[in-house]
Amino acid sequence: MTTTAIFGAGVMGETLVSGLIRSGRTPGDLVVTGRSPDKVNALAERHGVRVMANADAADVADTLVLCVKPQDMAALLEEIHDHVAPGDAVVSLAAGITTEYLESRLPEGTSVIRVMPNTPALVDQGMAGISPGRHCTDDHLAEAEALLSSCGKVVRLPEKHLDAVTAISGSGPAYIFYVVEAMIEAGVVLGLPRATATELVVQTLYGAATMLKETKEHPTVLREQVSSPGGTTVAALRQLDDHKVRAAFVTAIEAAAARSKELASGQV
Ligand SMILES: NC(=O)C1=CN([C@@H]2O[C@H](COP(=O)(O)OP(=O)(O)OC[C@H]3O[C@@H](n4cnc5c(N)ncnc54)[C@H](OP(=O)(O)O)[C@@H]3O)[C@@H](O)[C@H]2O)C=CC1
Ligand SMILES: O=C(O)[C@@H]1CCC=N1
Repeated sequence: MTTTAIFGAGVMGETLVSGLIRSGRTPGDLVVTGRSPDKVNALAERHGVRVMANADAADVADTLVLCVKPQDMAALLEEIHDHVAPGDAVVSLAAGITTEYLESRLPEGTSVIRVMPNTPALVDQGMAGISPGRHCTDDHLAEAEALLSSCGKVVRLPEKHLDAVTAISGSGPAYIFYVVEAMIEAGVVLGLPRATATELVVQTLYGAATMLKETKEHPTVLREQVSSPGGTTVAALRQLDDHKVRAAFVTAIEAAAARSKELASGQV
């Protein structure tokens, strides 16, 4: 069995470790590294995986998964550069960091894969986009796909689309949680106990998401089924249109994609 090293014991690092273990990977084949010893040791204890320094982890692993913030990527690549062997696959989860950026900071010919996952991977409902670098082999791409499939869906697509993937599904859960927060707040304004408002909103979200997935109907059709002529829903939707909520979503998602593009240039 190959050894996989996860560099960065944060939200995505732990999400991936837990997903790999749930999907049957032996904890002993997984290595984690971190900057804050307390954090990485706690993660390792929770999942029964090994902790190593970055250079040692790069030495033992054949699949190196980089889960640090884009702003920390250059320093990490410098640290592992001399420990990446021919035949290793380097998988980056960092927003904005291009395969070109990775290839230019790793030994010539290194097989790299850029991935954009999202946090629902924590409950095996992740959505990830993946793109191969110039030297990536079919086997390495399939391996990266399998890695991410352990906790959700994966789509392969050209790298030119990864900033859009970042803006839609990478950041997407935050937009949904934001809407959920607003709906709960509205329930409280209308006099519902907060716990009841939360239960109503969460189940409504889950039900609507399940309908979208299972019926495969267009969202417009599903929305129209809820919207009785002269009824309550159209009264609410008219307010959303008046407040340009749809346009705000498009502008917001464009801003996320633009920010993703900036991150590779090292702009903090
Ligand atoms: N969170 C999300 O929803 C998503 C995040 N991503 C991407 O995943 C990456 C990680 O994000 P996230 O997990 O949220 O971030 P976190 O800050 O939670 O985790 C990053 C971890 O990396 C550690 N770290 C920093 N530098 C090093 C280093 N040189 N060696 C080892 N560890 C280091 C940090 O240590 P310390 O604790 O000391 O800071 C931190 O624990 C980012 O690039 C982000 O763009 C992609 C999709 C979704
Ligand atoms: O906000 C971010 O930069 C990261 C990338 C996608 C989700 N979180």
